[in-house]
Amino acid sequence: MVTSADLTKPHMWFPFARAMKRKIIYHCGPTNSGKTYNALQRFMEAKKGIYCSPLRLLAMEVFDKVNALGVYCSLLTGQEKKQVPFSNHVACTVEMVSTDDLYDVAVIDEIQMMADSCRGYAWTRALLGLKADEIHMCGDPSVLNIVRKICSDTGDELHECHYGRFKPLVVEAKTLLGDLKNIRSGDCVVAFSRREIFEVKLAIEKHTDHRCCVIYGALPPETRRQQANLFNDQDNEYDVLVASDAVGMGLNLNIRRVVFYGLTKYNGQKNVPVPSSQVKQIAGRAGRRGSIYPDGLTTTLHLDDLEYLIQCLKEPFEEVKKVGLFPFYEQIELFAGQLPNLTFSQLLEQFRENCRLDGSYFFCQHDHIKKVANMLEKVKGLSLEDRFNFCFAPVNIRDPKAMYHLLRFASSYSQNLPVNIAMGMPKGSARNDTELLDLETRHQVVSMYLWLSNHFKEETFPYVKKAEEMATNIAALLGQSLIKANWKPESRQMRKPKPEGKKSEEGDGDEKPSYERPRSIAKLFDR
Ligand SMILES: Nc1ncnc2c1ncn2[C@@H]1O[C@H](COP(=O)(O)OP(=O)(O)OP(=O)(O)O)[C@@H](O)[C@H]1O
Ligand SMILES: [Mg+2]
Repeated sequence: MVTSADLTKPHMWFPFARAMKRKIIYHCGPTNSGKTYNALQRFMEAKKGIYCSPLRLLAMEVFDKVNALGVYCSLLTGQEKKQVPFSNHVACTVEMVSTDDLYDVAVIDEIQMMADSCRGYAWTRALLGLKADEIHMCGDPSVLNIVRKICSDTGDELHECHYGRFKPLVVEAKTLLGDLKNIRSGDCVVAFSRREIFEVKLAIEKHTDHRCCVIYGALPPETRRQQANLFNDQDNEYDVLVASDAVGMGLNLNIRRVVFYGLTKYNGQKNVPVPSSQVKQIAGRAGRRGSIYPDGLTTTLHLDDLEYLIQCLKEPFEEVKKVGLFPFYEQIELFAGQLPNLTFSQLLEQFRENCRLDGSYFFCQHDHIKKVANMLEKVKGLSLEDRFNFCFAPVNIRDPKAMYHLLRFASSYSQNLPVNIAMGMPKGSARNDTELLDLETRHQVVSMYLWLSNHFKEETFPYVKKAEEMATNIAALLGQSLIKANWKPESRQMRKPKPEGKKSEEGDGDEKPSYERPRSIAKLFDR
């Protein structure tokens, strides 16, 4: 009889933080209301501070901004480690938060991500475990009640600062009437698949004088920033942005109007309406205090989507009842002791089925981890801990090439051989979508190599310098390719024949397979 795995009372997993009287300040409000700005003021004033970001890109933005303001700040993400001498501040991604170091001030941005089905555990761990006298959390009101409950469990003192948008977000009722020719300078068209992003870019550049920048999940942070800067810069003809929901967080963009190309997306089984919280987050990127468009507008391409947009923006934030948890390695190890003959993937499944949780928590999804764990079963000689850690490597599990390289890295590592990159530098920028997809994969592979070198014995990954160089060069090639991109998009699986009738599993790189809208792009111009 397997004793259950106990994940109850997670606040007791951090006795040191429990011994502190922490002051928690919740900067609560909609997008573009000054939450992060105010929290960063306290971060910069502190003797020792940590800023926890939802995205590498945002960590890089804060790293640049804070250093430019004369506060020495280091950068720590899964892939990047930039140690600034004499720095007492660090900007990091939330998964990299240290719950050992002591801080005066900590900032946890986008705290509502505690409810995220896959990554929520990282925010929960940061809130429960950070050893900081003062913790500033920024986010929307959806997790306010559960944060109140958690703070009463931890005994911390909670202060709430409520914010309103600097300028109200206005819905434009006339929409684009289904015609992309009505696009205007400063517009950001939001589509939920990589294929549509390139189709929209192609169509706009073919039928109007506007040039488009693009931002989507599979692009490296440096390339997203390059595209964002190109769009923000008023002295060039790139005055329209076409983006996925990757634009929803972090980037400071001069967007006048957010135009939703559609408001449904494929959730792995079927087309579903985009959740209202996500619609709000994305629409809220329009208009930004301090930008050239302080007034935010939003609308839809098609009239029949407008009603849903208005409904989403009106809807109050849905109260989150549970936040994510995921076991530490030690908890898995303890559980493994009772089930010595299971594979790691079976162990995870057993753990999830047998674990006990308090009512305020849920067990985060781990399809990604399971898929990698299954693939690594064929690699003998990996310890349980190494297997556990390899499963968190940032790999697009639907990209066979990327998965092959991860398998190769793990095999070399398991034989104590120096892990090499074994992938050449591409010759130049992409001339078609196949080559663009290849650049995306190559960047992901070197990015994974860097991540592994930061999480495993560094001497086993001796080509970090080369990987850093390749990552920079490939990101630059991607930027050049996007400026030229005037080709029809492929889907990732086009590189291997798709079984007849199967939906292409194409995503925007963050793996949301594409969906077929009732109208094809061509029809938009059948005038
Ligand atoms: N007091 C202020 N003085 C000057 N600029 C400010 C001030 N507060 C906010 N801003 C600017 O307004 C913009 C929006 O602020 P901020 O990024 O803090 O909003 P937010 O609520 O965190 O938005 P989001 O939810 O989108 O992250 C930023 O460009 C920020 O620099
Ligand atoms: Mg913010």
